[in-house]
Amino acid sequence: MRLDHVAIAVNNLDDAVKQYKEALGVDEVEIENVESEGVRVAILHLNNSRIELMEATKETSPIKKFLATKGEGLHHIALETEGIEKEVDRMKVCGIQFLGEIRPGSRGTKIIFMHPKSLHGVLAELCSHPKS
Ligand SMILES: C[C@@H](C(=O)O)C(=O)SCCNC(=O)CCNC(=O)[C@H](O)C(C)(C)COP(=O)(O)OP(=O)(O)OC[C@H]1O[C@@H](n2cnc3c(N)ncnc32)[C@H](O)[C@@H]1OP(=O)(O)O
Repeated sequence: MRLDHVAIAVNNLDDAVKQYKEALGVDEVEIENVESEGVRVAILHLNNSRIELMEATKETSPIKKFLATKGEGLHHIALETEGIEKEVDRMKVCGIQFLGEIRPGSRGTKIIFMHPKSLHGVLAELCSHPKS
């Protein structure tokens, strides 16, 4: 398992991308709409890692509720594994509570979330990248 990305909830994606690009000196940014999660995501590529900025695209988006209750800031960390199905089964035995099922995320990944109560107050995503 490795740390894949950290995700930050923002009110206005375009403003946040501009500020992050300038501040971090990042050139490469991909924008993607992940309809199923109700988010528009900007992926900033760093050496061996990524930052994802996310804005809500609909009222039912988890990001909408997060921004309304907590405001902008760190939303989740994402851990990458090659075999997501096996890892979910293993972690369930350790008592980790998963939220929903494995589903498509950004950039062709498979994703699933773990409840923050399972990881001492941190929302975490488990993800697998498509094999290239
Ligand atoms: C595109 C994709 C990708 O990377 O490829 C994405 O990122 S999609 C990113 C968007 N999708 C998701 O976030 C999907 C997974 N998220 C969810 O299912 C939900 O947002 C939950 C994490 C269950 C939270 O939902 P909700 O706030 O309605 O539940 P709740 O009111 O029962 O809250 C449960 C407790 O978790 C806390 N809580 C809520 N969101 C949190 C967060 N991001 N980090 C840490 N704690 C958090 C609440 O304050 C509350 O604590 P207290 O009980 O102490 O008050």
